[in-house]
Amino acid sequence: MPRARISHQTAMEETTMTNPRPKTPTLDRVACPADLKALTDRELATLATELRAEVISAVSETGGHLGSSLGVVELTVAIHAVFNTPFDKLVWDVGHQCYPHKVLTERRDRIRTLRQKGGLSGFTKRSESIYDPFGAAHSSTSISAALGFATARDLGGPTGDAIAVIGDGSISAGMAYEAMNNAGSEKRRLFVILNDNEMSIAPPTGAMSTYLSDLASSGPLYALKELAEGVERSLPGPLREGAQRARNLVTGEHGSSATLFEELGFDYIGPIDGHDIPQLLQVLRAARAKASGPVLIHACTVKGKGYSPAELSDDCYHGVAKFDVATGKQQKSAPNAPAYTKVFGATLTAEAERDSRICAVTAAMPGGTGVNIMGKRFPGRVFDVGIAEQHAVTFAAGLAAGGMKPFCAIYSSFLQRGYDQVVHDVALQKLPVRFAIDRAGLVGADGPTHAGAYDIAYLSNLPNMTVMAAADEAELVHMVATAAAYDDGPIAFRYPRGEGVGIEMPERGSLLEIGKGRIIREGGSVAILSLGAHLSECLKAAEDLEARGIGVTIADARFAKPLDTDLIAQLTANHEALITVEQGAEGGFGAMVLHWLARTGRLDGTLKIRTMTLPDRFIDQASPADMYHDAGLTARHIAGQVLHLMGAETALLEATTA
Ligand SMILES: Cc1ncc(C[n+]2csc(CCOP(=O)(O)OP(=O)(O)O)c2C)c(N)n1
Ligand SMILES: CC(=O)[C@@H](O)[C@H](O)COP(=O)(O)O
Ligand SMILES: [Mg+2]
Repeated sequence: MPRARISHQTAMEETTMTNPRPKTPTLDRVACPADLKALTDRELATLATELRAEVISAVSETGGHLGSSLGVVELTVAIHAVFNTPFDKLVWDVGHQCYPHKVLTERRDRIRTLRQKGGLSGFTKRSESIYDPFGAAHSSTSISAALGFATARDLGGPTGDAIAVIGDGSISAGMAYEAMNNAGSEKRRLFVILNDNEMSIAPPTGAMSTYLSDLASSGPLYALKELAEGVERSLPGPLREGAQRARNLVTGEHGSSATLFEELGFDYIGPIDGHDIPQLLQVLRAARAKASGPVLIHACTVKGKGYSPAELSDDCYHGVAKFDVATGKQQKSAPNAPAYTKVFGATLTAEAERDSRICAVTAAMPGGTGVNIMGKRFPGRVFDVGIAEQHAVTFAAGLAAGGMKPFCAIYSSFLQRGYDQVVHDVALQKLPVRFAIDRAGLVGADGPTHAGAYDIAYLSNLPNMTVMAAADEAELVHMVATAAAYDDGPIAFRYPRGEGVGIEMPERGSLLEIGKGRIIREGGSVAILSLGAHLSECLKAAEDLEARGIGVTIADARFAKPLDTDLIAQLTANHEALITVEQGAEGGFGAMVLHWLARTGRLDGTLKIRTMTLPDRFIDQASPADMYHDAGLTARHIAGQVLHLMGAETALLEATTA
């Protein structure tokens, strides 16, 4: 839990917990940000209180990223009140904190559809609103994008000021520094608001986090140069004195040096209280009036602000299920089977008991990836490097080169950011880094930004790489054991978000033979070759077909690379048709199989073959089941494909896939 820098819950805030939908007269007067210009500063403060209640109420019905959104309520009101959006471009980093922004930007009527099928995205999205000038969901892109807008403006583009709002967790990533480095030398007018709540998803790690904490506790207000003097003059007496004292400190009168941000070429203003509307308005107005180059405003906030169950919980309600507003109790259904993440975490810990060379690396997701389980037992061998996937991969490569057995545990979609490192630092040097790829396939409410769609393709095409996909949670146990034992180069294993299938679990993982799959059931003239967790859908399809008198052979490939070419040869020799199925995009496992068949002359026109993959388009958020239906990748679609290949009547096909 973060240190509480700012006063906690007030009585007024307390009422929002027991009265989820209070009368909101001020909020009712705001259809779009332009309406904020008609409100007094006092009314803006009232608006913030109402907005907070509205967000709590909405998220209690939808679930979502509540803590981050509650932390930026006042910032959202103040930014929209001072700047001129959508002409000015407001870029939220990650975008998971944008719910108050959505309420104020013409989406209040749909706010209770957040993250639902057909509803509002849980992130900023250009296609959703003119007030979302830049989409996000992966972190640390906001300063680069905002600098792009500022530069476009200076080159005559139809755009005003650019404002990036970035969290203390997200500013740990390399991209943010690349952007500040560039912005500092470009010297263009640009606003970066650092929303420092001393929390990432987990407590933040790293030297930068410590630096920000020190900065935050260095004085009531710490401001610089002509810009800061302008701000300072507009502040009330006590704050002005604080600012003066702080400025004397940093300008050297008392021997202190400039902040890192100033060294990078920014004017630094802060720390300010990110929940104090009058202070925020004064600082933003002064900055807007005076800035000529890049400015960083350091706002201290509390994650989960104003809702005590959030403020008091360990994760500050980073991501919540639907919940009861009065108690904060979340509606979480009892699991039917162990979650893949927990199975990975527990198996890795067991392997680490046996082998002291095993270590784990996470990029700010210890709980999400399950390495926190090992962290409790072996804290010295688990490394949270912050939101820094590129570094995580190369750090793991260094660990491997140094004789350790690193498991680099990263969600499929976030590993995209470390791709060059996977190629250049790991695969090319044949270093035995074990990639534990969670959230493979479609993930549900987070939508297309978090879909683990591409890893099979982007890993299988790399020389030296071995790629496995777990069909169920027991297979995952075997794959962790196999990866732990494998030392002949990099190896990856992927598994989906959520619960396993409820299969009996082995006491201990067995070593899988590299590049060998398995036959699950045999029969008929069609073979389905499944890679990964869609095996259960393939089995459902087979049962459906069997009920219609059609037998199907089902095989689990286990490996996308190396391919089990004996198995594929056997399936093609003994069946009229072959269908591959995977929870991944085109260009993955199916393409690998096709390449091999073509290379070995097996695509001679006699074999009927289809590859079932995610389609070549992004799938909007819904439940995973609905997303797979949208993707044409359910048991019914698989059965339909079999019937199609067997020349079934169109009517039967339609009935099957409807
Ligand atoms: C590249 C990338 N890695 C990991 C994540 C997962 N993630 C989402 S939010 C978050 C923490 C962000 O912390 P901060 O920026 O401080 O925002 P806060 O939630 O505290 O408001 C993380 C690690 C991500 N979205 N993108
Ligand atoms: C915003 C973000 O990137 C994370 O908070 C993500 O939503 C976590 O997803 P899981 O719930 O799958 O861990
Ligand atoms: Mg934070």
